[in-house]
Amino acid sequence: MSTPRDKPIDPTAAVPQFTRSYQRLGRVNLRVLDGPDRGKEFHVDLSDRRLITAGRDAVNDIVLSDTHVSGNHFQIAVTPRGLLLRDLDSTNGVHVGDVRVREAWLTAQTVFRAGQSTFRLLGTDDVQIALPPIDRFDQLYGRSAAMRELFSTLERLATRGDRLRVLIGGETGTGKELVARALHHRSSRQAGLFVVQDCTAIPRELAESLLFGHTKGAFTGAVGDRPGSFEEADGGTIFLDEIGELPLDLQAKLLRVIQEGEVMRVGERSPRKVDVRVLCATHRDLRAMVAEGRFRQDLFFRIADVRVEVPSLREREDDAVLLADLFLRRCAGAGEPRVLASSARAALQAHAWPGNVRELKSVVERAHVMADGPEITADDLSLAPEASARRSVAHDGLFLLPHDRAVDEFERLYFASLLAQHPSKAKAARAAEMSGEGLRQALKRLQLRG
Ligand SMILES: Nc1ncnc2c1ncn2[C@@H]1O[C@H](COP(=O)(O)OP(=O)(O)OP(=O)(O)O)[C@@H](O)[C@H]1O
Repeated sequence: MSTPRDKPIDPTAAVPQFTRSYQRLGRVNLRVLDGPDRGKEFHVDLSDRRLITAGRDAVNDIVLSDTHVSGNHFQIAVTPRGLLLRDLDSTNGVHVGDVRVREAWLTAQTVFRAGQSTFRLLGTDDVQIALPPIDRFDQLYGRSAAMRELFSTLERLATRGDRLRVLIGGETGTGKELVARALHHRSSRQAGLFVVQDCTAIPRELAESLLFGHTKGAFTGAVGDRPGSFEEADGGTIFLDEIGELPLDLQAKLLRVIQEGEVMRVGERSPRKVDVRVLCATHRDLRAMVAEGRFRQDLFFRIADVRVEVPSLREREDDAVLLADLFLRRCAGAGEPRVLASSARAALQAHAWPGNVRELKSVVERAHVMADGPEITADDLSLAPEASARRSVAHDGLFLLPHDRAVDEFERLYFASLLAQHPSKAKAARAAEMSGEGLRQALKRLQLRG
């Protein structure tokens, strides 16, 4: 929740002054040297993606007509070390020279083949991005270039019509829901409701009624008429979290609702008009899901008028320290907040944060409770000890244990880390590609508390 203490960012925090602009990779340019698309050039803009995909399917950034190319054939990942070409389990593979490769670093000289087409990277263009001198947008805080670029995109989106459907991507815990809330609060729909529907948490049999409502007697247990999330959000915004988890039959129904602007309650014959803005989030690569037939292409285009990528905490320079200060002030309420010792700041910056801001928040909240004095040290954060304990079990002990105990020990570490990274068991199960029941059984067997 927002408090008046949220407003100013701690001026003593070791954060850089606002820079006005920064330079980053802006475009990747690729030419088709041979094959049915010979001579074509692709200039892929990187403002909302770090992964470029190529294949026959229309959802790709690079759409090819070669019939020997798979629907989703290869990707080029933009990494701090360079551009990494990766085969996406295509039928005919990716070749550099005569060698079939799973991955290869691209240079301007690399010629590679997919299907009957050959490609060369022509090079990349840098862009200079103007950054607004702000360190928050609605409830999102950050001073890093990546976050300020996001704020300026959100500012533009907020003023570009309140029907624009935005697909929000990013790792777990990066703040995708906060982005959606910010878009709602800054839109002309702010007086309407912001309704969150987590698609991982919908029980299959109730899904349709939860989203679209039901009438009395429509099924056993339907004791009265009930509106669904879409009707609740009438005049406001619905946020469909983890949209990639929606089963195909519901995807078809959702598409109809978006296209027609009307919902049909389960058990009812006539549709009701609804005026809802749809914002969606996912941590999955929906385009790959489209190519695999697990996500409808027409729905993908409907929900993604614009795509926005929330950067991981690793990509946000000193934001971990800034956010830790913010969370400590929130923990203190009206009292004097604890301060971070320099050892704690260094530990926060060195940590990889696989669970992103959510993990940071829980680390800070735990340290606030555990710390004795007014200062929080690296020890209070218990980041390094946990990591080294993990390493030492894995390296020194795990391989020496009898097989069954080693597997048990590994599972224990695996599930503990999984639960720490995800807000709910449903999400943790999805990330582990297990059923909810499978996860519950595993936790019970390992005597772990979920
Ligand atoms: N930039 C930020 N400033 C302040 N708080 C943040 C920021 N980003 C995330 N948070 C906080 O971190 C937590 C996780 O954020 P949120 O739920 O929006 O992430 P998410 O990407 O939607 O997660 P998931 O992928 O698991 O659904 C929330 O408590 C949120 O308030």
